Amino acid sequence: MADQAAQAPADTGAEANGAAAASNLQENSYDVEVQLSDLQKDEAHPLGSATTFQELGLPNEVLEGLNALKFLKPSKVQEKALPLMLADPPRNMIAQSQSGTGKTAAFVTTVLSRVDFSQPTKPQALLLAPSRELARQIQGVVATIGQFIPNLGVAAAIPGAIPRGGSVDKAIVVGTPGTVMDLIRRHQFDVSGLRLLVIDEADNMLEQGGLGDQCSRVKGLVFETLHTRLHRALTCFASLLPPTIQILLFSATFPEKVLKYATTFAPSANIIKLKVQELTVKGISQMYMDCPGEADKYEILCKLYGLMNIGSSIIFVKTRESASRIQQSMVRDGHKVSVLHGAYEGSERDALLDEFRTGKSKVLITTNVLARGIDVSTVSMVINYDIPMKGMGDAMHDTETYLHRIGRTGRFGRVGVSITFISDKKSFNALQAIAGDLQIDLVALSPDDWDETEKQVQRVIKSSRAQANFVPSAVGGGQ
Ligand SMILES: Nc1ncnc2c1ncn2[C@@H]1O[C@H](COP(=O)(O)OP(=O)(O)OP(=O)(O)O)[C@@H](O)[C@H]1O
Repeated sequence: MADQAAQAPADTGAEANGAAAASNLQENSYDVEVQLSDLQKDEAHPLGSATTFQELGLPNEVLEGLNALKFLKPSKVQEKALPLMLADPPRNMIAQSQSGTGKTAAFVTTVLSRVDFSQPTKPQALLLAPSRELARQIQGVVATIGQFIPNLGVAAAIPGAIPRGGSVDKAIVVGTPGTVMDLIRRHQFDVSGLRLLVIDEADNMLEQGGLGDQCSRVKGLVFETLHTRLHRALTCFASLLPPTIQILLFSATFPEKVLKYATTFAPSANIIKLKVQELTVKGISQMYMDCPGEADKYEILCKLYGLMNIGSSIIFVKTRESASRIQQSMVRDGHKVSVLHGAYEGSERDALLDEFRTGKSKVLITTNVLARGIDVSTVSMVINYDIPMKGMGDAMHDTETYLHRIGRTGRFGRVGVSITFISDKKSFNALQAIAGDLQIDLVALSPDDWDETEKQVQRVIKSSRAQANFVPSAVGGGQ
C-alpha cells in the first residue's frame, strides 16, 4: 500500500513545514481553546493533566516549539509518557491513548529532546508509520515542534523521496517500512547510529498470525496481507538495529495478542494502557443509518451530502474500486467529492490530501489507507459507507479499524459525528459486535425521517461543546 512507485519530491525541512501548516497544527483556534482549557483542567479527562510542559524538563527550543503551537498544557498521555520516555537510562515504551489525544507530539517531543543536533547528518531517530500520508504528517509535526532547534533536519523515507544512489543524511527520518527496508538494503541508510525507533500505529505494524497468516498460507503471496508484509519487514529490520536503541510503540488500539508480541519487540517497556470503557472519545457522537438494502446506500449518502459540507468529512469504503465508482457517480450527480486511495501515485496522493487539509475539497472518499493517524481538525463527520470487516471473506467485524476511522473526527476536544451504514443482517450483527466490544450505544438514524436525521446530525456538528452523546437505542452493548 504505502510503497508504490511514486515521484514525490524529497521532503526536507522547508517542505515539511508546509505539510505542518497544511495539517492545521497552527490552527488551535480561539473557540476550541476556550473549550480545551476546561477539558484540560479535569485530570481524569484524556486531555487533562496536573503538570505543565515546563515541569517536564524539556529542552528550551522544544518548549518554544510547543509554545508557538499554543499547546498550553500536556494531554494525559503526554503528561504520563514523557517523563518515562525521557528518563535515563532510556527505557522502551508501549503507550495507548485515544485517537486525537496528542500521541504524535508525545513521541516527537521525546525524539527532539534526545537527538544530538551537533551531528545533523547522522541518522539518530527513525519514526515508522503505515502510510505515506501519515509519515509526511509526522514529518511536518517534527519540523514544526522543532522549528527553533538549530540544525534540525528531517528526511522522509517514503516512495520516491530518496533517489537511487542518494543517502539518508538527516538526524531524524520518518518513513514507511518497505521503503526504509529498501534504503537499508541498498546501503543508502546507515542505521548504526540510531538511538530511537518509534513505531506509530504499532498494533497495525506488528500484527501477526491469525487470519492474515491463514490467508497467506492458502493463497500464498497473492493473498499476503499488508499486515503480514509490514510485520515481516519490521521483524527483519529490528535485527539490523543497534541493541541499545530505545523503542517507542504508540497506538489508540492494542489488541491483547499484539500487545503480547509488542512486549517482546520492545522488551522491558513501560506500558500505558487504556481500559475498554476508555477507548472511545466522548466528543464523537456515534450514529448508524439503517439502510433498507445495499442498493439504497448510495442514494442515502447523496441525501446526507448537504450535511457533510458543514465541515469536512471522510467517507470510508471497502475497496479502491468502489471508492472511485462512488466518487464518479457523485460527481456525475452534481456533488463535489474527491477520492484518494492506494492506486494513485504518491505525488497525486500528496496533492489530494493537501487539498483536503486546506479545505479546497471538503468531502473525501477513501479506503482504510487513511483510517489511521490522519489529523485534519476540520473533519466533523466520518461515514462508514461499508462497515469495517476483517479476515478471510470479511468474516469478522473490525473494531480497531472502526475506532481509528471514527477517530478522524473529534480531534483533541472537538466534536464530530460518525455514521455507520448498515444494510443487511451481516452488517447489523457486525455493528452490534463492535458496540459490544466498545461497551457503547449508538444513535439510530432513519432514512425515512430526514427532518429528524438532519436535526440529530446538525445538533452535534454545530455544537461547540464537547460532550457525550451516547443515547440508548436498538443497537448497543452499553448500559
Ligand atoms: N498539548 C496539546 N495542546 C493542544 N493541542 C494539542 C496538544 N497535543 C496535541 N495537540 C493537537 O491535537 C491534535 C491531535 O493530535 P495527534 O494527531 O497527535 O493525535 P493522536 O493521539 O496521534 O491521534 P491518532 O490516534 O488518530 O493517531 C493535533 O492537531 C495536535 O496538534
